[in-house]
Amino acid sequence: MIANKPSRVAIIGAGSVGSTAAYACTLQGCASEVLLVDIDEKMRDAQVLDLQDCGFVSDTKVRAGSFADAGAADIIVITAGAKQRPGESRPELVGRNRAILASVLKNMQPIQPDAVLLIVANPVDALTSVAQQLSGLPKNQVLGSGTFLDSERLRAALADRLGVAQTAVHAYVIGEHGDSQVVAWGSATVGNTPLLQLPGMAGVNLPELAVSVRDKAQSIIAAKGATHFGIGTCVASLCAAILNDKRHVRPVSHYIPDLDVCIR
Ligand SMILES: NC(=O)C1=CN([C@@H]2O[C@H](COP(=O)(O)OP(=O)(O)OC[C@H]3O[C@@H](n4cnc5c(N)ncnc54)[C@H](O)[C@@H]3O)[C@@H](O)[C@H]2O)C=CC1
Ligand SMILES: CC(=O)C(=O)O
Repeated sequence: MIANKPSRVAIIGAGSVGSTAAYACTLQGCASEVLLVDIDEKMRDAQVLDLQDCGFVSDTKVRAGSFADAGAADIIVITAGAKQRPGESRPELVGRNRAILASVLKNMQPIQPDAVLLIVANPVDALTSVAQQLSGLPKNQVLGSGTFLDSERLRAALADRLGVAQTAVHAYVIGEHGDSQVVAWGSATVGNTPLLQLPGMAGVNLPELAVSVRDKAQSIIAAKGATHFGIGTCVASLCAAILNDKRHVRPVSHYIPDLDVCIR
């Protein structure tokens, strides 16, 4: 029997988002190993111990790692960084999180040449561009989580309104993971029926619905200080898709040559 090469996901930043992403990766069994890396080693080690208690339902092993270990992983997820305080916008984090990203990328060198770098820290589109400039990896190996989470929030809101499963709704939020995001209403369908032709959508205030999706993060942050379940699940889904070459189509942030920026 030939054993498959072990697959490794390294998650930099073991706070709310990083630990929830590790939890979701563990439950999905998306890799052989998940490494958690954080400058706060005491907290990182406690997260690892806590996550190891999930081992009875998963073959994915969670362990603490160094920046050098992370540089050798198949997928490196960057969640390290400041989060928004209530009322603060994502772009207001850029100075702090650019500096953290630059130091993380430097500490991980040399990053193995086939690695995929997945940026999650905010503002995610701007930081994806920074990571493309500083990581040394080809641009097509450096992605951001983009509007994946926003699109799932939209699909959930529509599914709830129409009384169908979220997976039956095909709808995307595009553009920035931020205040200028746009809902692609015209291409949205439920099954093969255009969304806007459904009787259940009659009278729905589309701009209001789009704003509620756009502002969902702020409502959650105002009440509990952070969002992490949705994005953790998006990260695990992306890692599983990449490692298993699932050919999923997801709205991630990537380099658009015509605009010379990373966006979805
Ligand atoms: N793209 C998206 O859809 C989403 C992005 N986010 C973003 O994710 C980021 C993390 O959010 P949370 O986990 O809630 O914050 P958190 O404060 O709970 O965790 C951040 C972690 O980063 C660590 N860290 C800071 N500097 C570091 C460094 N140089 N090296 C290694 N680790 C370092 C901290 O010690 C901390 O454990 C924020 O920027 C937040 O805005 C959050 C939700 C959704
Ligand atoms: C924090 C953030 O970016 C979100 O939940 O959308």
